[in-house]
Amino acid sequence: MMNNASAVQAAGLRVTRGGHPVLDDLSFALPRGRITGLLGPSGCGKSTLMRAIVGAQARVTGELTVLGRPAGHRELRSRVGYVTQAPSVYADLTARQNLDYFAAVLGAPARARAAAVEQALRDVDLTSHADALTGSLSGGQRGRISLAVALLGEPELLVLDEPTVGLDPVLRRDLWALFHRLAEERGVTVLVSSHVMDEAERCHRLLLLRDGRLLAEDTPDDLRRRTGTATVEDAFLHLVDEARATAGAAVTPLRTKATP
Ligand SMILES: Nc1ncnc2c1ncn2[C@@H]1O[C@H](COP(=O)(O)OP(=O)(O)OP(=O)(O)O)[C@@H](O)[C@H]1O
Repeated sequence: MMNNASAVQAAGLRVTRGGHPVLDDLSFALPRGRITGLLGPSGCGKSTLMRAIVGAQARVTGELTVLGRPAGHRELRSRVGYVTQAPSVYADLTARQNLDYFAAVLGAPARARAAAVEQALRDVDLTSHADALTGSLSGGQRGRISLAVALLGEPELLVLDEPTVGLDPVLRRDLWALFHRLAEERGVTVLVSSHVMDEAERCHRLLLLRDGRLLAEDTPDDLRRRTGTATVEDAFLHLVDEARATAGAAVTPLRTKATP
């Protein structure tokens, strides 16, 4: 049964790519209006899981419910925002023109469109660069335009694939502040991936992934307490060692009840 406190629910989720299983028997829930960090080493399956949630991944089996609908349902198109690792905006348009174009594609009427564009520019702190050609901006700035595009539709669920890679500490802090504002003031559910464990501390909840399996689903505090470690990175290593010690046995997902 769907739990209304959850924006996303997965049970027995499996994905194969190139004939190999890359996600194996994942079961978890993302609480609404909270920031969940999806953490794990490069290649563990973070992007694949995000693609499955937004309905862009083939060969997905098991249950995956997003905002009360099966993942990929057409009704979810305007309710879910997705920002990939590669900025997906037009280099030969300005930041404002990019946003105006995507707002038109979303079907916003002209007057509402201008206001939505200005709000999205303010959200990502790019108003001062709004009329610069996107191709002349830095990678981090282009990434923020992609994020602004995702915000245009006022999504209920925002899926962000490593949005802070390559950003300086000030921009990283500002982006995390934006994620918290979106969650706390607008009730947006945020799923954000990272392979940098120190970003875990900024999340309400964590999904720790390794080799396509869920190692833990917990809050940062409970994860540290439960493993008797000082940092999420140490907790991750502790869980990896524990899983290895279970010789030959499958890694058992460690779960606690999702908090709203
Ligand atoms: N197009 C593809 N065809 C076959 N296998 C793929 C394809 N893309 C990715 N994979 C495999 O799927 C697994 C998970 O990849 P994925 O990109 O989801 O990992 P990730 O955790 O997001 O990595 P990163 O942090 O480096 O982006 C990897 O083993 C990868 O080799």
